[in-house]
Amino acid sequence: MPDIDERRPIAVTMGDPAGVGPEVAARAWAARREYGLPPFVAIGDIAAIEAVWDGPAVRVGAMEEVVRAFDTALPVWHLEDSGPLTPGSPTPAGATCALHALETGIGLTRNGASDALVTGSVSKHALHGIGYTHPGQTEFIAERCGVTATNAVMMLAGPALRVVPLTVHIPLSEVPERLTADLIAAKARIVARGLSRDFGIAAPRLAIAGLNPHAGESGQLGDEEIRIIAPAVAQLAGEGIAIDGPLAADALFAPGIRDQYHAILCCYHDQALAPFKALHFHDGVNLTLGLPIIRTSPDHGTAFDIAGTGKADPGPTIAAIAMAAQMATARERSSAPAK
Ligand SMILES: NC(=O)C1=CN([C@@H]2O[C@H](COP(=O)(O)OP(=O)(O)OC[C@H]3O[C@@H](n4cnc5c(N)ncnc54)[C@H](O)[C@@H]3O)[C@@H](O)[C@H]2O)C=CC1
Ligand SMILES: NCC(=O)COP(=O)(O)O
Repeated sequence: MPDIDERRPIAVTMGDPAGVGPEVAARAWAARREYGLPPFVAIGDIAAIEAVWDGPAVRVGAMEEVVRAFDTALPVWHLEDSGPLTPGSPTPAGATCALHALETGIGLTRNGASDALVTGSVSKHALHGIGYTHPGQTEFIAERCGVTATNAVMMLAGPALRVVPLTVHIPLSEVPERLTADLIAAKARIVARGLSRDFGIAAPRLAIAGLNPHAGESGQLGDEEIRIIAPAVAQLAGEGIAIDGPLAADALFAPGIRDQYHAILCCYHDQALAPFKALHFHDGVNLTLGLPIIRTSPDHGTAFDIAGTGKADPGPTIAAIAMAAQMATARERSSAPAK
């Protein structure tokens, strides 16, 4: 097993240059020793860092330079000028730079120059304004990796809870029709495998929340639990995957219940992310299972309202970099031939 010095640096995209991405990347570097972070490189416009941070930053063009520079300065893989920059005010040039950073980070990680990809927060609205058609970064990364959007599974992970939204960036009104037994089974298999491969959990235990209040109250408050979720659970149990449910979502996140599971599958975005952020707003990580590469991200958005004010907490970015490194080690261990 290579030690940390032999590892390849982690590729950290800055996200939208007008958001908090540049400053939380810089402040994660400043905290590198305190948190034992491995070498990483910030990808984007170096001017976006210089606009909000007065620490040392150095341009690099190769991963060997990242390793050499990391101890004394934040290595920056500088891309194009993202135009006149006002923190908090996104522009099309900034969105273009964020997309270029994402492409660059994916490329560096896919070709093995980097051990893992950590993506900074982008404005989906600003990206859509320049013609981006994917719902989020997850689907874009999946496409670049040759994985279908269904097979790229979003997980939010923190010390006390892991959740998986089975449907993600869609209107709530579309959830019942998009939630199928096949979708649940496909994603649950990827989650079980991901927990083993990337988190070193030998026998993962999953739970799935019901869609309706009281998990449908035996069909009186909705029948998706009976028609869709229970058959998927039976199928998965038959395959040897340990999964309980559908369970009433209101109690599932309580201490003593949530702790029984390595991950909780949720029917829609806010069913998963609202309890998660209540617990892990300052150390939550968004990651993608089912990819050939490791990808994590701080679990917050661009926070334009506080960009450039120094208020942004780098905790989620620090956690995302640390988790990416741990996942790289676990994946390597799981793929090493048995001795
Ligand atoms: N991973 C990603 O790329 C994500 C991107 N987004 C995008 O971000 C944009 C803004 O979304 P919002 O819903 O407003 O969520 P947001 O996370 O940007 O902001 C919500 C609230 O949390 C605060 N906040 C966020 N990050 C913080 C940090 N590190 N430290 C302290 N406070 C922080 C903000 O100031 C704001 O009050 C949208 O375009 C959305 O699509 C949202 C979530 C994730
Ligand atoms: N709410 C989570 C989120 O928006 C992250 O999406 P993605 O850009 O990582 O796909």
